[in-house]
Amino acid sequence: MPSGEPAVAVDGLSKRFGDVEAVRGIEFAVRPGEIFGFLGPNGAGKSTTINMLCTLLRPSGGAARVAGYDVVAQRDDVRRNIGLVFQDPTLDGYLTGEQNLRFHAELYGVPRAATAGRIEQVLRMVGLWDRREDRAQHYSGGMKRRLEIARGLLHSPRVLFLDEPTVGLDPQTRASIWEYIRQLKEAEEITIFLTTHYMDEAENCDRIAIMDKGQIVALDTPEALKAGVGKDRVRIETADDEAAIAAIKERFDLEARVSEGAVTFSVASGEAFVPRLFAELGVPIRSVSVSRPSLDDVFMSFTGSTIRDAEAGASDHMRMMMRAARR
Ligand SMILES: Nc1ncnc2c1ncn2[C@@H]1O[C@H](COP(=O)(O)OP(=O)(O)OP(=O)(O)O)[C@@H](O)[C@H]1O
Repeated sequence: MPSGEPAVAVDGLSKRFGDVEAVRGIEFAVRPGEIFGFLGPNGAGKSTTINMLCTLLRPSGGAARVAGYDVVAQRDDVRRNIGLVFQDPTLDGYLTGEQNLRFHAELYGVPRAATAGRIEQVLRMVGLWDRREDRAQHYSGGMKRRLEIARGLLHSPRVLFLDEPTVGLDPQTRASIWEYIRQLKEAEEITIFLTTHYMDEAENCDRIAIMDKGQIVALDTPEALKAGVGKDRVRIETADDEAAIAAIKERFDLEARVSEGAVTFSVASGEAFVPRLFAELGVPIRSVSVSRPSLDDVFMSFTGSTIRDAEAGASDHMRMMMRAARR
């Protein structure tokens, strides 16, 4: 890959399944060494995009280059230079952790002389060296995912694709997977491209593309996206919430509602607004807090949706149930 060329470059990429336009002419570029995240609800088109970039799906239109190679015309070159970690486990449960990696090393033609050393290196990186002789079927969900990440790294790819790397895992395990992803970025010269529908996880990315209904609706650093919302969230505890909501509407023309036991509303420059609130509200205030927008607020401001958040949670649950049923 010539220096200066993006690790991933996408130009007008689209994919249609019959009547469904899963991806609608998206454009973006990922810099070498970046952790780049695709954030969006289920069905937004994230997996379809990743599958096209990994050469597993042929685009209906547009073009994409990964590690400097065209995903249609130079499929084999792309495949040699990428690592993949999918949503659903693809390990062989009867093989040990180490055997799973050895099998993959042969598939990918990792030179024999280098295999043992590289296996040790990646297993140590994900904290599984001591468990290398256990069968993968006896690993916990988090250990399996870590083994899959190790496997994705084995042939020293330039770009590692992770499709929902932490879906179905408990919060503690999710946090530890992220710790490994961050360490990985320090240890290897690699670009990491991942999808997630967890807002808090997207915070870990250097940049995020927010995807909705097959399109990228926003792309920037988490900080810039949050700053772009332009409004802070103000929460007040009052002696009379109903009266406070009515007064906020009447005096300041702002829509407030009770959320988690406090009157909540959004306003530009929240800190500057608070003195006015105390002076003019006319309802006693017991406490006040001002917070900066979260990625939740960003997502809401671009997609107008909270319902699909709930759907995302429900389908998470479905996936876990299906996975449990398959075991
Ligand atoms: N092989 C397929 N055949 C038909 N429709 C498909 C196929 N794959 C995806 N779709 C549709 O394309 C749209 C985008 O799906 P995609 O899986 O890319 O979304 P996503 O954002 O990755 O969501 P998830 O996290 O649930 O996978 C959805 O409407 C989906 O139903």
